[in-house]
Formats: sequence, structure tokens, C-alpha cells
Amino acid sequence: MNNLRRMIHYLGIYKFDAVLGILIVAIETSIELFIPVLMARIIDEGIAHADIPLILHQGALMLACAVTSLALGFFYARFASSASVGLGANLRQAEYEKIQRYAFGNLDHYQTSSLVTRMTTDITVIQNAMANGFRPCVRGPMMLIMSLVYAFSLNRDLAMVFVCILPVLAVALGVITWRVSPLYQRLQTSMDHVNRVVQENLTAVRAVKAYVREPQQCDVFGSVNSELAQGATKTFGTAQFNLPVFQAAIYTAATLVLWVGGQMICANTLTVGELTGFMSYVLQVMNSLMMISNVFLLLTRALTSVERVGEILDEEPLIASPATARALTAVPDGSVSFRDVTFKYRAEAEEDVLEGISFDIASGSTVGILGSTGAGKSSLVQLIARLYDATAGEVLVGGHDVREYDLAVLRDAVGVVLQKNVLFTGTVRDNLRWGNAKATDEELLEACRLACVDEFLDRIGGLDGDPGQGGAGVSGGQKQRLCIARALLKRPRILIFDDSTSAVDMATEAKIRANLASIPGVTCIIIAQRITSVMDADEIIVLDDGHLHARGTHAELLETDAIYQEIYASQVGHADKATPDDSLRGGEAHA
Ligand SMILES: Nc1ncnc2c1ncn2[C@@H]1O[C@H](COP(=O)(O)OP(=O)(O)OP(=O)(O)O)[C@@H](O)[C@H]1O
Repeated sequence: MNNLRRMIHYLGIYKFDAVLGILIVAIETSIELFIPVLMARIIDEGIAHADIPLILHQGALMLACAVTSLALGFFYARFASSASVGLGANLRQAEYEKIQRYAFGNLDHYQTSSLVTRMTTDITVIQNAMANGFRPCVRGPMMLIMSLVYAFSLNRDLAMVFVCILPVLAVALGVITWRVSPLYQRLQTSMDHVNRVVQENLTAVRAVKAYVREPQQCDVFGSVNSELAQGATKTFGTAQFNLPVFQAAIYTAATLVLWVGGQMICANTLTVGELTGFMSYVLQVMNSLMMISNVFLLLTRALTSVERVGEILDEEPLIASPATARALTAVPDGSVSFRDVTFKYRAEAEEDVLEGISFDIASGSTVGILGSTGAGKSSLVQLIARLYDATAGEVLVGGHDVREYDLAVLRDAVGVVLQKNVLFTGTVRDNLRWGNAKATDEELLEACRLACVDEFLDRIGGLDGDPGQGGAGVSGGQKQRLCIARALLKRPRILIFDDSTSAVDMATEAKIRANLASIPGVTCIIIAQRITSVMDADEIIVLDDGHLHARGTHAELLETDAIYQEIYASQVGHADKATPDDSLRGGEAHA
């Protein structure tokens, strides 16, 4: 019932078309059911008494019924397709908008391929169910009830044949639906698997080629493809079982009616015309049952898709702005504080990713974050822009808990250049304007200068150049620099670089850092693998296995911290001789 209510809601402005479609089918069905009555009169009165005017009159009425049905059928097709296509479009839009509001934590629940299937195949299944099921859904029950009423009014004894056959058919239909319903679920999951393999293959096509994995990839696809094919064969094979069942029922009913009816004609309790009319109702009852059973199967499949789409629509975004009246609408400064912060990605996870983290970063300062792979560096900075919420403790920006800010205001104030840099379809200008939709060309070029994009901008066609789908037409380092320029255009109070210069050569990285240092009042948080990227920061935080291991300036850590000394020694040289300038020079020499 909930699902039905949901579908009616998402019909939106197309409700009118749906109602008109139902009305038209109802009228069309009533007309069709009237035809056997006319036929019985032609046989019993017209032919029996050679009454030509009556035959012509009834024939003309039958013709009028047929023409009206044709016209109604035309209008029905128009309204039904507009309602079903409209429903599909509204559902797709609602799903897409909901996914845009999802937090990272919500997205972690779904595989991307599953989200794609739920927005495409599932919607198509719902749309098709409506387009093809609409007519039989109205006609089937109407024809069944009215045919039974007519049949009983024509001859009650003969109509008892239906009383014997209908319960058997109902049970058969119930069993088929019960068996096929879980198969549809599995079918859609197999579709998710196919989409996942295709998506993974296409996004990682360079790695596939570099590792010469094409044959293995074909095998992987072959296995999910045959899983889908086998699933579909089993599902549709089971669903199609209703055809022979219904055909057997139609022939049994027809034979029974002819046998009993024949005896009644011999006993003069039934006329030939009545039997002919009655036979039409037998066919109509069976047709209507067939329609109902097909609709049942269609709806069973659609219901699976409705539930899958419903899961997306019902999921509440894990992170949302506080109620508008209470939300802070300005970030006063770029200070950041962590107060005993603990974090894990899933409530049920056994171990925390971050544990008991506390520190303060003054507004306008530059802080480096170092730590081994998996130490929790990315997780930590994602809490600042509220990409995830802390499991316990508080994260403060500008002196306020991040949860008190309007989400858009907070994220506008925190520019994050993520580890996985992404560019979008469009020109360099289009991509940079993600940072500031109103930026002038001068502002774009200034951001390009700060991020050292100007060094290669002309080579990729200037601001009008196309970096290719997902940035495929630029190098890894160029992509990183474009993403930095994009973040700078936001003019944020806090700039976070999550290992976002890893593919940039060290000389250029040093130049970018120097350019960033010239922007006044912006807090810079730099996660880096290379010690040279952070050693001239005001403070360096060393994370180890989710704990804050040490913090201090380069000189202090080099003096006191074993982990820092180890990283330094492994990357630059002997810890006891180093100064920031030495190491930077050393780094550049390596580059
Ligand atoms: N979306 C996620 N869901 C569950 N666990 C995650 C998720 N992202 C990261 N983790 C886990 O959290 C831990 C910390 O990961 P994080 O990415 O913060 O480390 P990191 O220090 O940034 O590592 P690296 O230097 O390799 O980028 C790791 O054990 C990682 O497996």
C-alpha cells in the first residue's frame, strides 16, 4: 500500500492523465462486454425469425461499439504513455536529487553500480509495468466481474462451471507469483553485478590495458553475464508457466460449458443463441483471468524495483544542516579545533579509525599532517568539512561546532582538494567555475597562476580547452593543479590539501606552496607523504594508527619524535644534520 501511495505521489502532474486513462479503459471494457448481448439477440431473434431490420440494427450497434472502442484506444494510448513516462521521469529526478543530498556515509551503503541500476533499469521496469499493465489492470478485474454477472444472468446453472474452475486457477496463480517474486529480486541484483563489472572496467580501462587483463576481464564479464542470463531464464521460465495453466483452464471450461450446454439445449432449457453468447463470456472470463495473471507477474517484478527505488528515496541523509532558524550562516575565521574526537565509518565497526584526537589550529596558519598509510589522515580532514560526522567529541571551525553551521556555508568556507581528483565534462573554464560560478576570466587566470596551471594552460587550449572526460586529456599532476585552482576560486577560510600534490614535481610543489603562503588569512592544512611538503609549516601533526602521536614544528619534531626522525631520514637524509632549507633544496635536487 505504501508503494502504491508512493507511486501516486510521484505521478505528480501526470495524475490527471492516469485518471483519464483509467476512465477510458473502463468505458472501452463496458462497450466490449455489451457486444455478446447484441450477438445473442442477432442469433436468437434476428436469425431465428429472419428479422433482417433487427439484424441490421444490432449489427450497426456492434459496428458503432467497435469504432468507439478504436477511438478510445487511441486516446488511452496517449494518456497511458504520458502517465508512465512522466512517472519514470519524476522518480528518476527524485532519486537523483536524493542522492545529491546523501552524505559520504550514505553512499558507503551502496555500490555505485547499484545506484546506477536503481536509476535506470529499475525505473524502466516500473515505467514498462505502468505502460503495459495499466490497461489489463483496469480491464482484467472489470471484465471478470461483468462477464461473471452477465454469465450468471444468462444462465445460472451453466455459470456454475466458473465456480469449479476459478479457485483452481487462483491457487495456481498464487503459487506462480510466490515462486517468481524472489527470483525478480535476484534478477535485479544480477543486473547490479553486470553494471558493476562494466563500470569498473571502463573507469579502469588504462590499468586493464597496462596489465594486459583483457582476457580475465572478459571472463569476469562472462561470469556475471551468464549469472544474469541464467537468472532471467529461470525467472521468466517460471513466470511463463501461467500460460499453459490458463490455456488448460480455458479448454476445460469451454468443454464443460459445451457439454453441459448441449445437454440443456436437448432438454430445451437453453437456446443456441444463449449458448453462443455464453461461450463469449467463457472466453472473456478466461481472458480477463489471463490479463490479471500477467498484471500480477508484471507488478511483482515492478514491486521489486519500486522497493529498490524506495530504499534510495527513504534513506535519510546522515548529514544535514540544522533547522534553518538555528543554523549559523557565517564562518567567523579559519581556526580549527578537535576536542577528544573519535571516529569510525560504520557504527558496527569494531575499531575506531580515529581515537581521542585533540588539537587547535590558529586561523591563518599552515599545518602539515604526516603519518603512515591508513593512519587516518584523510578521515581526519573529512570531519572538518563535515563530509563525515565525528562519532564522539567535537570538531570546531571558527570556534563553533561544525554541526551548528548551515552545511553549504561550512563547505563554502572549507576548500578541500581531495586525494582522488575529479574533473568534469566541459572546458577548463567550466571546471574552474565549480569553485566560483561568477568568477571572471581574470580571477580564473589568477587562480591558475597560484596553482601553477599557467605553466601548461596554453598547451591544453587555455580556459576554453577541454581536459577530456574525467580529466583524461591531462596528466595526473596537471589534473591536481587544476583541482587546486578550482578550490582556490572558492576563496575559502580553510584550504585542505589531501595529498593533492603527490603527482606534482617538487619544484612546482614548492612554488605552489609559496604562492599559497602569499594569500592572507587562509588556514592551510596539508596532508602529504613527502616530508618536504610540510616541513616549513607552522606546525606538523603526526598521526599514528588513528592516534595523535606528536605535534610541533619541523625543528621540534626532528629533535624529539622518533617517527618523524625516521620519515625524515628515509626521505631526505640524516636527521641530525637537517634544516628546513637544506631538506627543501635536497627535495628539489631529487626532482
Ligand atoms: N569509506 C570508508 N569506509 C570504511 N573504512 C574506511 C573508509 N575510508 C577509509 N577507511 C579506513 O580508515 C582507515 C584510515 O583511512 P584514511 O584514508 O583516513 O588513511 P590515510 O592516513 O589518509 O591513508 P593514506 O595515506 O593511504 O591516504 C583505514 O584503515 C581505511 O581502511
